[in-house]
Amino acid sequence: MKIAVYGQYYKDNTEDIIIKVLEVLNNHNAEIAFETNFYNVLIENNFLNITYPTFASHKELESGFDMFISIGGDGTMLRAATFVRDKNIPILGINAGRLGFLATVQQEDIEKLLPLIFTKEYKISSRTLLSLNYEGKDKELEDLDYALNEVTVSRKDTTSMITIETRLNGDYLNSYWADGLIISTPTGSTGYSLSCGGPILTPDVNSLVVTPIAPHNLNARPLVIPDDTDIELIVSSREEQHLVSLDSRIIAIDVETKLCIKKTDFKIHLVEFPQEKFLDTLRKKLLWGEDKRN
Ligand SMILES: NC(=O)c1ccc[n+]([C@@H]2O[C@H](COP(=O)([O-])OP(=O)(O)OC[C@H]3O[C@@H](n4cnc5c(N)ncnc54)[C@H](O)[C@@H]3O)[C@@H](O)[C@H]2O)c1
Ligand SMILES: Nc1ncnc2c1ncn2[C@@H]1O[C@H](COP(=O)(O)OP(=O)(O)OP(=O)(O)O)[C@@H](O)[C@H]1O
Repeated sequence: MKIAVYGQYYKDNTEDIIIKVLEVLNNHNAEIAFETNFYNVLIENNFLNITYPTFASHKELESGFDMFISIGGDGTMLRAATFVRDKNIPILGINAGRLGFLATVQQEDIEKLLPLIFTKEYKISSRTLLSLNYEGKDKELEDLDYALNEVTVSRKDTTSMITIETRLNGDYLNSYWADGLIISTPTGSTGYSLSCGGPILTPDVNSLVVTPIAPHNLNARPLVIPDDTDIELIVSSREEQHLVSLDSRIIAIDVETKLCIKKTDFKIHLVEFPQEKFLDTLRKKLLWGEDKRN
């Protein structure tokens, strides 16, 4: 089995995690390659005593890998998706962070769960992605291309609100007067959108959520739409530019630019172990059932 290993940070507990991961992978004679920056930090910390092949970008990650292991929090998983893109390589998230909605394997479970990838005792949870297009889009922005959680427009360099003219499949929906607007996938529905009052969608639902950020029109509400909808946004503002983000990545764009958002024709495949299903994660992270009154 060919396995890619990725992490963004080197912290106190990284060594412990890597030891456990490498032990399982080596016991199963896996072929291992590391993401270049992560590899360099491991080398600097005298952690690896043999050399491994590396990959520096999505272009260098061949589709021949059987699994992509992400070591970190949900932010690292979002970044992992930008390496994998349309290559159909399943992503397994080991949670070194706090929340762990996407990175679901806890450190203490590595030895128990990781061997299951070699016996194929896991399920794949396929996740919808969003793409953003607009006239004049720079080739350099390729890395921003796909969002696993959400595409967000928001105000820049001003406290005054922006107006977001929104069309669905060409039909006018609304002009939101707000701090911003979130177009969320089911995966992203437990992220920023949830904090702005959006509903939670289970990952397999074929829908998107349009969630305004602090709208001044109090009757503007989150809206669930089919995920094959072509969404068009045009922002107007007192400033010349506004922000657009795809997951953790952000850029400034001129106001009045027509932004086209739609789902991609490929999905990201997350590894899901029977012990760590979405509903279990949801219950645990949102502390459902912890209220002793019920
Ligand atoms: N007010 C908010 O809730 C808010 C604001 C900005 C961004 N975000 C979220 O943060 C994401 C970027 O993550 P980051 O690590 O770069 O930023 P970050 O370091 O600010 O972390 C954001 C938090 O969101 C959580 N998160 C990310 N994706 C999630 C998901 N699908 N379900 C549940 N929780 C999730 C992370 O675990 C983390 O605790 C964005 O895609 C957005 O969903 C949330
Ligand atoms: N490779 C790693 N080794 C050890 N700790 C890590 C590693 N990657 C991330 N962490 C820990 O997890 C924290 C969060 O990581 P990351 O930015 O990936 O996630 P996040 O989006 O903040 O999500 P979460 O809320 O789930 O932690 C880091 O600040 C760090 O403490």
